[in-house]
Amino acid sequence: MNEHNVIEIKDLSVDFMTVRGIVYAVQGVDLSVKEGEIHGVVGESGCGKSVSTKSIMRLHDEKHTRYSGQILFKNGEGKEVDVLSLSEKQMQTIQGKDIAMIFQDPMTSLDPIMKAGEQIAELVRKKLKMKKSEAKEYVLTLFEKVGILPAEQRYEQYPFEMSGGMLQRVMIAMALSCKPRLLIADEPTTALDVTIQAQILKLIKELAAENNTSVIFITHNLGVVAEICDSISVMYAGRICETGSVLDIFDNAAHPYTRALLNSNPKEADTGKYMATIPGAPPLLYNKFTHCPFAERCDKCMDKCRKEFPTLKTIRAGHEASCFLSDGGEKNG
Ligand SMILES: Nc1ncnc2c1ncn2[C@@H]1O[C@H](COP(=O)(O)OP(=O)(O)OP(=O)(O)O)[C@@H](O)[C@H]1O
Ligand code: NI
Repeated sequence: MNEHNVIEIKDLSVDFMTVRGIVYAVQGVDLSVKEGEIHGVVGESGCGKSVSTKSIMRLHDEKHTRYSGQILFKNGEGKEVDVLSLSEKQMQTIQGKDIAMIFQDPMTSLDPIMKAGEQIAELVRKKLKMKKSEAKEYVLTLFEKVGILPAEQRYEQYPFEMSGGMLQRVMIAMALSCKPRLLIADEPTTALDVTIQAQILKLIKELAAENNTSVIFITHNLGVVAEICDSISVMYAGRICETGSVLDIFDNAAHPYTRALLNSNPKEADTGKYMATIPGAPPLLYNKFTHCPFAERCDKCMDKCRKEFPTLKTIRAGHEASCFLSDGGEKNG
């Protein structure tokens, strides 16, 4: 594992056994994130953004899920582990402490019948072994830091007594309470209005920088990506089709899918609108692809694209794309 990386996902595949057959939701994803970096994951609905990132926390029902590949993670002690080979118990020590996650709907993480402040206090008592009074003090400080004010009064509130933006702050406070090495944020601001969205994004960025926490930020909104991310992976049909710095992607996109996304996405940083204007739809994932999965929708499609699978190729250091059009660069890995 590269010494600067917090996580290295290698050739990850995730299959779901369903009544309709096997869904190959993730089909060989490679993704690494450096310490302190904010990495955006974009792509249309159903491309595998959530399935691949939830796998990092092993959140899928393992009775019906088959993983392959590796998810190497540098834990709090700086020790390298493969998340996929950890026992359930070992996994629990990482979840919420070394790796935390925030979702679009705060109620996925919060208990509706417990005071918000107490939920975080309970978490830090368990994970950071704090005493009761110490935990409350700590949560109040956190509340002040993330703008849950007045902290003392908010501490006593139940989730239903708070607004959406406030709940999102509670979730951020909870996720960052144990100073995780990695924060996974899956569309955390889509449900909020634009002004609040901007505040929450700024908050995530500041707190991540302060704790040197790496972030994987999943979104439909390229405006958001440009605003807060350092680097980006574009997903299509269960794979990453292009990855690079924000500049690589916004100014030198190599994959026709990335270019289509950029063209389809409204320029205003507001939106929350879905990238639905590329003609056609992403394929269902009942098969593994043996040719380019984007071929059917691609305006640059060649004969080869319908017959062979394009692997990710390096275009220049840190910028890779899986398209025969950008062949000629050196082969990656
Ligand atoms: N538990 C499951 N069982 C079967 N198929 C699933 C399951 N979860 C997700 N899928 C399928 O896996 C594919 C990838 O889904 P995923 O949720 O990762 O998409 P996404 O990129 O996060 O989309 P969105 O932007 O809508 O959140 C989809 O085809 C989805 O239907
Ligand atoms: Ni998703």
